[in-house]
Amino acid sequence: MSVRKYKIHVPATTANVGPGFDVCGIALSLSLTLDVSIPSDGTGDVNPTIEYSGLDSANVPLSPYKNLLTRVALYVLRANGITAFPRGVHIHAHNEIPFGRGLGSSGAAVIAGVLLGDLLGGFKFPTARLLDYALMVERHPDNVTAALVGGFVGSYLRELSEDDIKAAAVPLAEVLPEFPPDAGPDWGPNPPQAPGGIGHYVRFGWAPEIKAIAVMPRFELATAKSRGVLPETYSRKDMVFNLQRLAVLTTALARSPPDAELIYEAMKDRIHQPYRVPLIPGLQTILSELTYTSHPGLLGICLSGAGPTILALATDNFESIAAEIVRIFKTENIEVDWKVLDVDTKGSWVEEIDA
Ligand SMILES: Nc1ncnc2c1ncn2[C@@H]1O[C@H](COP(=O)(O)OP(=O)(O)OP(=O)(O)O)[C@@H](O)[C@H]1O
Ligand SMILES: N[C@@H](CCO)C(=O)O
Repeated sequence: MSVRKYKIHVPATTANVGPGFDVCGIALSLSLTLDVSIPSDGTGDVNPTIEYSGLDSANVPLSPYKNLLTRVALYVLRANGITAFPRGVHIHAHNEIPFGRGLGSSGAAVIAGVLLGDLLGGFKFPTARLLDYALMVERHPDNVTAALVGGFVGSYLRELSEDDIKAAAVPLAEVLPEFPPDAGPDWGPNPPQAPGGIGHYVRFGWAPEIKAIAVMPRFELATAKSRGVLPETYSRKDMVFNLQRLAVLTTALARSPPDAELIYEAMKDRIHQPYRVPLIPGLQTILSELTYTSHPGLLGICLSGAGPTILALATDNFESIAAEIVRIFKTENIEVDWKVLDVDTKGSWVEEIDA
C-alpha cells in the first residue's frame, strides 16, 4: 500500500508583549509538529488514528471528534463540503509547547488543525484564508497570526459587513460542535463558512540580538479564566498609556543595538496585566523589581499571553535574569521551568516527506 507522508510544523507564540493586548504576537522556537500519513488508495479506518508524544500529552483526547487538532481540521473540511476525513489517516503529534501557560499552545493546535484540514481536503488555501479559518476558532488574532506567519507580528480584525458579522459571530459550538461519543463520518449539519479577509497583519522588524527568556510556572491558567477577570471598559488615560507605548515598542524592538531604557518603559501595560495579578502570585513583584538598571541585558518584562509565563526580552545575562524571576516565584511556593528562546521567523510550514 502506498502512503503519502507529510510534516506540519507550528511554532509556539507569546502574545501581547506588554501593551499590545490582542494585537501583537511573537513566534518562538518551541514547536508542535504533526507527522501525517495518508494512504493513497483510500483504504483504512474511517476515523483517523492519533498519537502524541512530548509535553502535556497524557490527557489529550485521542478521539478525532474530541481532539482539538482534528476537530479544527474537520471544521475546515466540513465548511468546504467534505463531511468526513479521508480513510486511514494517521497523525503523530509531538508537542514542545506547555499547555495553558501563555505560550500559545491552543493557537498552535488551531493552526496545525487548519493546515491539517487544508492538507486532507487538498484545498491549498492561501495564507489569508487559512487565517480566516483559524480566527473562526480562536477569535483574538495575536497568537494564531504569529504562529502562522512567524516573527513579530501586529494584527487586527477587519470591520465586517453585516452578513459577515453574523457569519463570524456564530457560536464556537457551531464551528467546533461537541461531537457525541458515537459521532462518525456524516454526523450533524455542516458548520458555517468563514467570511473572507477577517484578519490582517504586518510583520515588524526584530533586532537579531534580542532573545526571549520564558519562565514557566508549573501550573496551568486557562486563557478563558484569565480573560474572564478583564473589565469591559477602560479609562481614556489607560488606553492612551498603552497606545503611546505600543507605537514606540513595535519600532524599538527592530532597532539594533536595542535601547533598553526605551523598551523597558514601552513594554508596560495597563490593560490586562494589572487585572491578572491576583491569578499569578509574584507577578507584581517581578514586574516592579526587575529593571534594565538592576539587571543589565534586560530590555523589558511582561506577562506572556494570558499567563502565567513571564516573558523577559534580553540581550545578555539570561541566566541571572531568569534566576531572579525563579527566586521571586519560589517565595510564592511556585516551581517553574525556564528557557531562552529565539524568535522563529519562518512560522508554520507543511512539507511532503519522501517515502
Ligand atoms: N497540541 C494540542 N492538542 C490538543 N489540544 C491542545 C493542544 N495544545 C493545546 N490544547 C488545548 O488547549 C488548552 C490550552 O489552551 P489555553 O488557551 O488555555 O492556553 P494556551 O494556548 O497555552 O495559552 P495562551 O493562549 O495564553 O498562550 C489545553 O488545555 C488543551 O485542551
Ligand atoms: N491576547 C490574549 C492572548 C492569550 O491567548 C490574552 O491575553 O488573553
